[in-house]
Amino acid sequence: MIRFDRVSKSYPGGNQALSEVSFELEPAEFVYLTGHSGAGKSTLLKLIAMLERPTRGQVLFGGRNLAKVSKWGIPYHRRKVGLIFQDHKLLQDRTVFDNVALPLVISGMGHREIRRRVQAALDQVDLLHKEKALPIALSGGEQQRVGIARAVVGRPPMLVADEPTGNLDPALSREILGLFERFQQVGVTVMVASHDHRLIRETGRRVLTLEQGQMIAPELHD
Ligand SMILES: Nc1ncnc2c1ncn2[C@@H]1O[C@H](COP(=O)(O)OP(=O)(O)OP(=O)(O)O)[C@@H](O)[C@H]1O
Repeated sequence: MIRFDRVSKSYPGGNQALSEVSFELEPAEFVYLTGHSGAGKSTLLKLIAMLERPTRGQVLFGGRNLAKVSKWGIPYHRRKVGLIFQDHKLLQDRTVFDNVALPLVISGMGHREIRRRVQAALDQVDLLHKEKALPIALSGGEQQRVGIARAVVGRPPMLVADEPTGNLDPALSREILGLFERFQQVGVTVMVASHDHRLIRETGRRVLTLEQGQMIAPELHD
């Protein structure tokens, strides 16, 4: 599904965020990405979503070399990657329904299909009863679930989450991770960046670890 082949990323100003990173993810695999602050986790996720491009090396997505995707192709690529952030990035003056509908509205989908898909996505995160609420009226965990509904509403083959449980207590964090597992079970490839070693260890899933921009071999850490 995803292959990184000796990928490096330097930012203007000389910050080397990733150095020669290689790994592969199978379709419908669930993997955690961990590492210290500044290790390059967000940068790696941004390369998958084409929010940044590599300085060297190749990223393959579903067999396609992303270096060959032109500027105009980027919005089409982004529809294949559902993005979830720690701070939800919800529009505060729009209802839950409108927030989730936004990616479909942008893609030009018809009203009836939008309604059907948004309600299905809200149902998947158990928030159908809150579709008319404004984000401010929701708890932190509920707001994160709206962010997840918005990420999955276009039915992308991959979900990428950057510290999705960063602001949540352990019980709510487990609930959010449980949601990701449900999407994985229906064939979605999932990558979750997290600092939360305890929670990650509990899940027993595959873990990729970055240290100062380099991928550490699994046998070198616990
Ligand atoms: N837009 C940017 N311009 C310049 N340097 C950047 C930019 N984004 C990230 N960096 C640098 O690249 C390195 C990796 O940052 P990145 O955000 O990928 O790490 P991270 O592991 O996600 O950290 P955190 O856990 O704190 O979010 C850091 O040194 C950071 O300062």
